Amino acid sequence: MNIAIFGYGKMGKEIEKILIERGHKVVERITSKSDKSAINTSNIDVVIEFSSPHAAAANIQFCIDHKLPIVIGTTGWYEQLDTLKQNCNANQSAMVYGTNFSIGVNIFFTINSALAKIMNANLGYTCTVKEVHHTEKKDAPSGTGITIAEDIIAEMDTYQKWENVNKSEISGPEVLSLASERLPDVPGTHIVSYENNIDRIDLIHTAKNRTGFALGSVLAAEWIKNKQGVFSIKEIMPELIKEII
Ligand SMILES: NC(=O)C1=CN([C@@H]2O[C@H](COP(=O)(O)OP(=O)(O)OC[C@H]3O[C@@H](n4cnc5c(N)ncnc54)[C@H](OP(=O)(O)O)[C@@H]3O)[C@@H](O)[C@H]2O)C=CC1
Ligand SMILES: O=C(O)C1=N[C@H](C(=O)O)C[C@H](O)C1
Repeated sequence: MNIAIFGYGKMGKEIEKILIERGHKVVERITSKSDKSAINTSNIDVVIEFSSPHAAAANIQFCIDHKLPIVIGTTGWYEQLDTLKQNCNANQSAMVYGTNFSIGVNIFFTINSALAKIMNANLGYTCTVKEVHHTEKKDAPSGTGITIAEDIIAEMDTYQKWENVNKSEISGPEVLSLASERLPDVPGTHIVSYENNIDRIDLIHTAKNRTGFALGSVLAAEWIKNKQGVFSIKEIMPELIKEII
């Protein structure tokens, strides 16, 4: 396939390596300095978008307008998701979006929801979520941290919303604490903890590098070619996993 990479930074370069390994061709490498009006859209099968929270929505709309299927890994733009979903469907275009494309994290999402369901039985545990990332990350909390928190809230009656503890103290027992830490060179670590007076259970995912995120996005690009509609990585992951086993 001919792939355009929108956002040629840490992730864009990692994605390029996987694309080449899997026999694809990179036909565009777009950064903040690129002129999108100069792109030859007829030469592109799929766009993979890992840019910046402030840039993603305009890039997604550009792809919708040109009917270019797009895989969106960028985080921090989700307040515009509903509008862009509507625009995508109205123009009969295609998109896959997700806060985390790694297979390991998507397994973690499943376990997180299952554990939260068990913990909903009022066992006296307090839940907290923490994410740790590299110091260049622009958004906090991480998109993955938000997905984890929302999935816990969906299962547990105790929690009604999450709050980023770095910005304010937790305001009540109905609030799930979501902490963020920034340390040099950390690709992405997510920790869910349940604690009471007797013990503590930790569920931890540690990314050792960015390969998992990149591979998942390339598998999604292969999947979305010639499709139409709006898909989340969570819903298509079971199909993607079949492609690599
Ligand atoms: N869903 C997932 O699995 C994952 C998501 N991410 C997310 O992906 C995003 C990118 O991460 P990362 O690669 O580490 O970030 P980097 O800062 O390393 O790279 C960002 C790239 O985007 C470019 N960019 C900025 N503005 C635009 C624009 N308007 N159009 C196109 N490109 C633009 C930058 O260009 P320039 O250098 O000129 O500024 C740079 O090349 C983040 O939101 C991150 O959270 C990261 C890992 C996994
Ligand atoms: O910015 C990153 O690096 C990452 N961003 C994503 C997020 O915000 O969850 C995914 C991954 O953890 C790396």
